Amino acid sequence: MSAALLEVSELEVAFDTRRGRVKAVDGLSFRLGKGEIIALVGESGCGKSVAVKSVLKLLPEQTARYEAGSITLDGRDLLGLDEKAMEAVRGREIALIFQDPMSSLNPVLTIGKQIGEAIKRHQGGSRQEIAHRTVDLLRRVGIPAPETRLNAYPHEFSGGMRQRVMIAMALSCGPRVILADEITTALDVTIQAQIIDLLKSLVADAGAAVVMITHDMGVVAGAAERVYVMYAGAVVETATTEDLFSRPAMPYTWGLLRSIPSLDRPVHEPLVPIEGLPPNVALLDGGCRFRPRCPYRRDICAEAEPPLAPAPDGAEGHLARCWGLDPVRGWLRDTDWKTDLGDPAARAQISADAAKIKGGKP
Ligand SMILES: Nc1ncnc2c1ncn2[C@@H]1O[C@H](COP(=O)(O)OP(=O)(O)OP(=O)(O)O)[C@@H](O)[C@H]1O
Repeated sequence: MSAALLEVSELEVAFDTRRGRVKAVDGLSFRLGKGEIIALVGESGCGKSVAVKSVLKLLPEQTARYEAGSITLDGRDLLGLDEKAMEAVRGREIALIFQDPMSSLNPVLTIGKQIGEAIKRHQGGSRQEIAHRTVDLLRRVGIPAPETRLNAYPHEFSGGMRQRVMIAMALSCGPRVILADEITTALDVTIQAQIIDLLKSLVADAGAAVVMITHDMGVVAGAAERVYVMYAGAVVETATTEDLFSRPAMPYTWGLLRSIPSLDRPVHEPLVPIEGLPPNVALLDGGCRFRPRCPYRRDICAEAEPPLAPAPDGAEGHLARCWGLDPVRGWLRDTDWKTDLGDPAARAQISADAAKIKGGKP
């Protein structure tokens, strides 16, 4: 494993809300090596965005509290930095690319002006130098005819081209880490693949490292070397992308993989979404956090939270949080996850609970 560039360790973040304290990130750990691309994957509400904003300390000061853990960049503690020092980290050392370029770009300024401003802020230079670097950046991210497109406004670009502009802005200050939050979500599949390829080649050229945040296992497969599967604020499985896709260990990951549409899936075979409620940290009760939706659950799953422990395949760095995989008591170590969908009674119960809540009844 390469030396950690960015390391998040046992991070706990909570919000003060009118309904009390809500823990959004609950013991999250991941590490990013130099030149690496990793993915944090999970459904809506699992804490991906809060994790990313925590790294840049962009959470609302009044309500967000970092309760435990650490975030280090090259060994330097970020949580201990004051706002002035954090401003120097943002953009220059760690850049963030958002899901929705339209809301991050200024609609009344040309693309060239906006990228130029970013270069000026972080690196300075004469007007001519900045213009030259702007054109060069637009060319690197694959914008055709950059000398003229520089004078266009954001609405004159397609969604994919706007996302390229965002990547150019993120690269403008030569960051060591790029946090890419759902950057392909709004794009169609062909454009998604182009953006991922672009990011990969730029990362390789610039020697930067990337944390991709996504709910899409297809994006993970195309982009990341290592995956961290998140559920209700914590990592429930981590492995290299290859190990995770070929030997997923815990039932939540099985569900995520089963729900990927695939070209070679026979047409009569239905997609298998994960039934039940989306992850909700407010409902944690000390047992396994995935238990309310797990058709493989047993009594022990309610008693205590399983530790993040070596997965049955023994692959280096493959860890999973599931009592069913316990080397002594585990009942899932040999389950064929592709065909076995768990206990039918437990599945029926999960569907019934989900339907009740969707229908707004108690
Ligand atoms: N400012 C806030 N105040 C209170 N709760 C918050 C705040 N921001 C996030 N949360 C809660 O933290 C949890 C994690 O949210 P987060 O946005 O990180 O999820 P996510 O996995 O990124 O989902 P999505 O893909 O929908 O953005 C959710 O339960 C959310 O309601």
